[in-house]
Formats: sequence, C-alpha cells, structure tokens
Amino acid sequence: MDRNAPAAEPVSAQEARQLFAGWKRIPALVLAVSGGPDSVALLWLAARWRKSLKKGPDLLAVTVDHGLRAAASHEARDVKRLASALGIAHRTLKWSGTKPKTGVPQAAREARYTLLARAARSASAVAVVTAHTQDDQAETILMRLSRGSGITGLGGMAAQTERHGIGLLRPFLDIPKARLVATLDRARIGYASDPTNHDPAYTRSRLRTLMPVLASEGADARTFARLALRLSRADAALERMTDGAERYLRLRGGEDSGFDAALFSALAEEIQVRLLRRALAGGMAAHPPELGQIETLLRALVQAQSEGRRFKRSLAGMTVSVEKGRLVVRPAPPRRSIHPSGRSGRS
Ligand SMILES: Nc1ncnc2c1ncn2[C@@H]1O[C@H](COP(=O)(O)OP(=O)(O)OP(=O)(O)O)[C@@H](O)[C@H]1O
Repeated sequence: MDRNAPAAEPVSAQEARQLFAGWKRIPALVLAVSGGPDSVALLWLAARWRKSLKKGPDLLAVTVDHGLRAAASHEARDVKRLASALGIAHRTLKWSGTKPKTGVPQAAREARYTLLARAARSASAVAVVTAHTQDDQAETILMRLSRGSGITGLGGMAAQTERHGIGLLRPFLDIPKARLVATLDRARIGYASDPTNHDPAYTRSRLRTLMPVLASEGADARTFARLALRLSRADAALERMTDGAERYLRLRGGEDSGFDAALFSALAEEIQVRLLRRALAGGMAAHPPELGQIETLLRALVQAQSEGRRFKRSLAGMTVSVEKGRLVVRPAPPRRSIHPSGRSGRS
C-alpha cells in the first residue's frame, strides 16, 4: 500500500444517481450479488437510489452458489439478510450438476450467467447488472493481452451488452474497487472476501499480483481503462467500415452467393479478417474461430491466389473456398464416420 496515496472517496448518492440514470424507465432489473465488496456496494447503492425515487425499476438481487466453497452458502445468507434490511427481494440459485475437473472458473462463469439470465427472465427483468470495476477491466485487458487478443478483445468489457438473450449492464467500469470498499466502510456494511481471488492456481489471480508493479510504472487501472476506451472506439469504427465493405461487395455481387474474390483481396487486411469472422459466425458454430485461426486461413488464401491455385479450407464447421472467382463461405458437409458395422455413414 502506498501510504501517500489519497484515501479512496466513497461513491456519493449524487454520483450513483448519474451511474444509474439510464435505469429509471426499466421495469425490472436483476442485481448480481456475490457477497464480495463490489457487488455488495452495488446492492447498497442501488437500494439507496431506488428508495429515493417515486417510480423506478423493481430490483431483484440474485446470488449464485456454485457449490465450490463451504462458506458460499453462509455468504448467500448474509446477502439475503442485507437485501431484506434494504427492502430488496433476493434469491439464491445453486449450480447443480457435475463440475468439470479442469477449467472450473470458466464453467462456473458460464453456469452463473445462465442462471442469472434465467432469473432475469422469470422476474421479467430485461437486464442483469454486475459490479465489475475499473480494476476488473484492467485485469481483463491484461489477461487478453497475455493471450494475444486483437483490437476487439483489448477494447475490454462493454458497459452495456447482451448475454444469453438478456441485457448485461456494468455501471462501475470506471469506478476503482477501492472506492466501493470505502463506500461500504463509510456505511458500516460488511462483505465477504473470496479466497480463490488470491489462489495462484488461477491465471487471473497470478496476473492480479502484477498490477501493483505495473502501476508503479504508470500502467495503472486508469491507464488500462483509457486504453480500453480508445480501442473500443477504434473497434466500432472498424466495424462500421466492415459494414460498408460488406454492403459494397454484396452490391457488386448481384444475386450470386459469396464475394468477388478480386474485390475482397483489394480490401485492407483487418477488414478481410472481420468479413471472414462474420461469415464464419453465420454458421452458428459452437466454438467460433479464434482470431489466429482466421489470420492463418487468410494467409493461406492470399498464398493460393498469388500462385493461381485452387483454395478450399474448413474452419469452425464451415468451408471457405474460391469458386469461379468468388469467395464462398458455407456450412461444411457433415463428416463421414465409420459405423461399428464397418459401413461408412454420416455423423
Ligand atoms: N456467485 C455470484 N453470484 C452472483 N453474482 C456474481 C457471483 N460471482 C460474481 N458475480 C457478479 O459478477 C461480477 C464479477 O465477478 P468476478 O470478477 O468474480 O467474475 P469473473 O469470474 O472474473 O468473471 P466475469 O468477469 O466474466 O464475470 C461481480 O461483481 C458480481 O456482480
């Protein structure tokens, strides 16, 4: 801890009003409250804000018990108690079913969002609100940076997006965690601390330990948040250019399927990658292709065209080929498999 650092300011009622201003006309919202400081602060600030209004959304706090830590059920009960003291309805949802041996954090996250979306639907809520902070945003970008993400990924988490067909709102992306902790301390409200946040078995925990070192060199959470803002702006511009390129290629393509391969190859590489990503995503593949896979495919396409060779590749359940001067992306035919009887068949 830097002893000279100014103490973090609690989030004022006025600031919360600004953060939540867009919610006034929403009929109902789910608040995702784990019991940790960020989401307990969300619960407290949202309850205070709602109380100050004559009309506003019905709030339902939801805690997901992943069944992974013994303390989780106590924490859920503490959240319920606080919610009830604040006049907010609360539900605890359990992640039942078998847990995977590896990739537990990802599986828990997936299950959590599925349960939260289900709770939102049954409460007629249009969105789930999470308490992701500026520090979470910085960690997310650092994780994506270490995985070699592109511009879209490095744009970080969006303040408003959709998941499982339900809105996802993150009002605290510009608020440092320390300010949420200070908010609870001022209000004398307790919260849980999740020991897995510091477990070196998890990539996120290990990267988190780098944050103070990076901050001492100027790369603090604010810097990461600024980077996210700039890159998401660039990403939005590139998506608009991709829209334009797609319209142009379709216009020049008449009724034919696919794109004119010569026109496609004259586009900027970044736009080509994005067009391919869109075309491949159209196949609704269970696992959308990674950026690196699309880049490899594009390199092979350029190579084949420069050598005047035919081109046909499969990726994410789709086939990409050049046919009569047109670049065509279509669902790959089902793979042939060998039946136990020895006869070949379709799988
Ligand atoms: N068990 C839970 N029950 C309800 N909400 C939760 C729970 N865990 C996390 N959340 C919500 O998600 C937010 C982010 O939590 P956390 O940073 O732990 O998520 P994560 O596992 O890193 O994944 P992601 O950032 O993709 O959500 C919390 O502030 C809270 O709003």
